[in-house]
Amino acid sequence: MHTDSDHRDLQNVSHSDMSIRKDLAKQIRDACINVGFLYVTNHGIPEIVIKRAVSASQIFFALPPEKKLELDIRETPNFKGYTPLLSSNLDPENAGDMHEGFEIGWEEMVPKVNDEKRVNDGAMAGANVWPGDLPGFREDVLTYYHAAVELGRKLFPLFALALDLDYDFFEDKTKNSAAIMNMLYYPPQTGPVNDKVIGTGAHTDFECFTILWQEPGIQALQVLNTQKQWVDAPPIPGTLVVNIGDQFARWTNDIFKSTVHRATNRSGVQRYSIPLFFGTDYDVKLEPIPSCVSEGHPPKYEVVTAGDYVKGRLKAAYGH
Ligand SMILES: O=C(O)CCC(=O)C(=O)O
Ligand SMILES: [Fe+2]
Repeated sequence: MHTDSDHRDLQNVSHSDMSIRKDLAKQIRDACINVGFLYVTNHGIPEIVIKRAVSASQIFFALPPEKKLELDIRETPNFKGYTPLLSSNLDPENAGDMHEGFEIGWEEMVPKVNDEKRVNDGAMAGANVWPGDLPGFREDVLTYYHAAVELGRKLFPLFALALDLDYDFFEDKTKNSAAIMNMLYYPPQTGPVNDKVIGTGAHTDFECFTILWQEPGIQALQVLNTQKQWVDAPPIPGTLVVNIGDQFARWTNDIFKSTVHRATNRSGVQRYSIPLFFGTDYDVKLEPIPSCVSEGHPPKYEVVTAGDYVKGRLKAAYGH
C-alpha cells in the first residue's frame, strides 16, 4: 500500500494533450480495479492552505465541549456540524467511533443570496453551521474545502477516461455541490487494546471517491486487502490519499473497488485528518455504466438517487 507503484503523479491531470491524460487514466484504472486506494502527488493544494485548515481544526477541537455542542450535528438538518466523541458509528460491530468531527457541505466563500448549488441539494439540503467566535476559522476551512473540491473536479474526468468513457461523462452529473468534508480529531487511544473501540470503524465510503489528508508522522489508517488482512496506509508527506467509494462501485457494477478501511490512533498524541467525499449530484440516479454490465456480470445494485443513498448511509452512521 505504500510502495512507489501506489503513487500517481497528477501533474498532467488536465493536460491539453488527451493521450497524456489517457496514460495517467490507465495508471489510475489499475489502482481503482485492484485496490481502490492510491496516493497522489502534485495534487495542487498549496501546503499553506492545508496548514491553515489543520490549525483551524486544532483550535476548534480544543474549544470547551459546550461551545462545540452548540453546533451539534444531531440538531441540524442533513448532517452539518459537530460530532461528539463516540456519537457516530461506522461499524455496527463497534461501540462507537473514537473521534470528534466537524462536517460541512458546499458553501461559497462570499455567501450568495440564491446559492443555486446549495438550493439544488435536494435530499441533502441544509446550511453549514460555524462557531461564532473563532476569527478566520470559516475562511481557512472553506479555502481548503474549495481547493480540494477543485482537485475533485479534475479527478472526475480522469476516472471517466479510466472507464473508457468520454472525459466529460460525469460533467452534467456533478454540477452541484455533492461534496461533504469532515474534519476529524482522534484523541490518542492508549492502554489495553479493545477491538470494539476504534477511531473510525471498518467501513466503505459512501460517495464516488474520497480525497483524504492525514496527519504526517502518525500511522492510523488501515485498508483491508483481498486476503482480508489489514494493511497500513501511512501518511506520506506531500501526498493525499484518494480512495473509491460505494457510489463508484454502483456506477461500475463493482469493477471499481470500494475498499473497507478503518483508522485508530494509538500513537499517544492527537491526530487530525480531513476526508472530503465526492459524489454525483444528489438528484442523479446511480445506474450502472452500460459497459460494466453484461450477461455474465448482471447489475448488482438497485438503482437509487445519490442523495437518498448518501442520506440513508449517514442516517445509519449517526443513528438519526
Ligand atoms: O481518519 C482517517 O484517516 C480515515 C477516515 C475515514 O475513513 C472516513 O472518515 O471515512
Ligand atoms: Fe472512510
